[in-house]
Amino acid sequence: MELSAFSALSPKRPQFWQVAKRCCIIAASIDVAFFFIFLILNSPILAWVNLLSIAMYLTAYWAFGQRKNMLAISLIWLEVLYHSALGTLMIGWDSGFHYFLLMFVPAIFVSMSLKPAVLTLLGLWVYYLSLDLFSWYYPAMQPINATAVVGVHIFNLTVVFIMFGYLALYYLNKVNLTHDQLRFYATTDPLTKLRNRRHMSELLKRALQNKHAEQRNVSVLLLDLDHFKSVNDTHGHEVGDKVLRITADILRDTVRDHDKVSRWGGEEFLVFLPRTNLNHAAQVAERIRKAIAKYPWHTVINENIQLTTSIGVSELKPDDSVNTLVKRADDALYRGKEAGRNWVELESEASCRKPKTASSSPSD
Ligand SMILES: Nc1nc2c(ncn2[C@@H]2O[C@H](COP(=O)(O)OP(=O)(O)OP(=O)(O)O)[C@@H](O)[C@H]2O)c(=O)[nH]1
Repeated sequence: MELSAFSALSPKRPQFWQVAKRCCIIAASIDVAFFFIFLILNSPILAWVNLLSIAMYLTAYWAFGQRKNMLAISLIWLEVLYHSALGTLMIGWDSGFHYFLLMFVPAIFVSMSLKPAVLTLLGLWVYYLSLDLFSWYYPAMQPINATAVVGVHIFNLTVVFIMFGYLALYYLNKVNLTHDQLRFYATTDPLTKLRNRRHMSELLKRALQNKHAEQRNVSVLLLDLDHFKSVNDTHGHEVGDKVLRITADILRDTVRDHDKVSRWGGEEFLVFLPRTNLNHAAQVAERIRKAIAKYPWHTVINENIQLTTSIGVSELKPDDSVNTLVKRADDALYRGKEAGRNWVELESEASCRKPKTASSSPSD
């Protein structure tokens, strides 16, 4: 029954196959140990059977290397099924050989889709129970002395514990990795690799809840590239995307490590500056404005043009929400655009920073 379920083995989950491949080497090494143990215990059938097991594991290892996963996994199943049965029937239930069957329980669900996995689990349960019941009614066929049984039992139990620990660690790593990947996709803008708007909103919300502690003097900058539409229209979307990526790099390089940069929308970026008052935030904004104006955009756009940005700046006030804080930066940005672009505008209308004039150089 177990073997029929292999057709449902998932072709994905390559890490699972890597772990299974590694398990082949571990299992083959254990069987080498068993070979000598049973020779010493004067149980030749069980000793020589291990040579077959070693051959099966090495073949399975080779098959994994050849991407013949079906063959490899069939060999592993076959080995564990016959070895656990043989060990149990020859020297009894107390030998603990049946514990190896339990290792399939989590592996079944990792390697198969749900329905075949449930059926396989049922088959495994029937097999396990049959061995158990058989041992109740029939004596061991080739018993070894009681001390040796205890030794074999402890050895088997220890190996199964180690293998379970190893597999549990693998499953844990896999869950953590998947969690990290999901988190990355949920919080990151795919184009610029900056935080996305949702993530930045959450960061701001948390900072605002914490504003009475060390998060006083929180400021934000809202940036919008000037006339970005014309870049897209004239040079194409790909060039536009490249401009956005470079802008993201400039922002990352211009702010401090603990400042947080996000892509807020199309060509809009929001920078969150903790422990920064309005005046210092204006200085950061000015640094960014200059860095963007100075960038050699002709190397990207193949034309002697300079891109600029307008920036609105606001500082957290008591009773502010994320919306009101960003809204004031947005209003300031709008006034900056109205004032002629390439401009830093503070939330207080009087505080214009850098008007663009016809004669101003890009570095101004
Ligand atoms: N290449 C590219 N363009 C984008 C992306 N998101 C938004 N845009 C474009 O950004 C442009 C924004 O244009 P507008 O809102 O008119 O603003 P603008 O041309 O920058 O003008 P001002 O902001 O007034 O200076 C539009 O053409 C959008 O298609 C993106 O991910 N990639």
